[in-house]
Amino acid sequence: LSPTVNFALRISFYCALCLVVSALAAVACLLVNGGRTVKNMRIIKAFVKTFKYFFGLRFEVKGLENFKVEGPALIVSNHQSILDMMGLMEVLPDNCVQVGKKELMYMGSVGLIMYLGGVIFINRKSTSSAKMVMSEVAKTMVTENTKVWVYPEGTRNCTGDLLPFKKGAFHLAVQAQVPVIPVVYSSFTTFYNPKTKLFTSGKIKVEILPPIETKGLTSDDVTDLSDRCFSTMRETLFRLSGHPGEAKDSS
Ligand SMILES: CCCCCCCC/C=C\CCCCCCCC(=O)SCCNC(=O)CCNC(=O)[C@H](O)C(C)(C)COP(=O)(O)OP(=O)(O)OC[C@H]1O[C@@H](n2cnc3c(N)ncnc32)[C@H](O)[C@@H]1OP(=O)(O)O
Ligand SMILES: CCCCCCCC/C=C\CCCCCCCC(=O)OC[C@@H](O)COP(=O)(O)O
Repeated sequence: LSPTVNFALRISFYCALCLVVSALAAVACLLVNGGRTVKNMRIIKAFVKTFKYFFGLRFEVKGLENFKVEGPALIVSNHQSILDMMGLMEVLPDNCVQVGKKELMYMGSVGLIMYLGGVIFINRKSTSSAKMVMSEVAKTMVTENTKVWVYPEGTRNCTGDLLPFKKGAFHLAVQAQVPVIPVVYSSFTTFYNPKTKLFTSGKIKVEILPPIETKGLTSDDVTDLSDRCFSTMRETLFRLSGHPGEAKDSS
């Protein structure tokens, strides 16, 4: 099988699996919890955690104890691919919803299962409406004691480095006065590269870093907070991916 065909088959299988299993999971969610609620994430997680076996992926997780903070928190992580959903569900704490682009809602059963799980949809093309949605989330996450997971790069990036962070996640953490917990996944580049049609089995290292407090911070501190998270996460990314630093780029 040529690598291109192999890649296409494996990605198609992944999408088909997502569509079919979402439909099944949606039925389970509706029967058990009756509608849109973060409680459905437990069901979704149980289904998605089996996906890794189909693709020969292994996760090596460190720092899970850092999720054990009392009450709400903001989780930020790097975003490499549509495959990230597997890594997300591998470590997802209870009572945690993700922020996603609203286009995902229209992916058939996948959109439905995200809706049922309580995913917060934002319109990235309208900063003002996205900010409004996220300010609302800053209030509800405190009253409803939920954690929120945001990909601060705002889009997928599979280069082995981080894109500059968008500010929304950090405004959210400061407005809600909740700690920021960074999560870093090692680079996929050794086993997954859509440009070169590479998709083999592989191991992914995941590290949940210690929470960064935001009590007392104001909107003036958002840039600092974002920069701090960015540099910690970038260092961790290079360490987990086996790069000694930014100077050494495997591409
Ligand atoms: C059972 C089987 C199942 C199988 C199927 C699977 C189902 C699994 C179920 C569930 C898994 C769910 C998985 C979901 C995954 C989704 C992934 C994605 O979709 S990633 C894309 C969307 N995510 C984001 O975009 C990040 C969030 N983005 C932001 O936070 C941005 O900041 C945003 C959109 C709010 C604005 O973006 P800007 O592009 O305009 O850029 P900026 O520079 O950040 O903001 C402009 C100015 O506004 C200020 N600003 C931003 N937010 C503010 C705020 N809240 N308050 C005040 N100012 C704010 C900033 O400080 C900046 O101003 P100054 O340059 O600093 O002066
Ligand atoms: C009836 C309509 C049928 C539509 C068929 C669509 C088939 C696709 C099915 C499953 C694909 C698996 C989806 C897993 C969810 C992962 C979410 C995700 O990672 O979205 C990418 C988004 O964060 C970043 O957006 P961009 O990188 O800016 O883009």
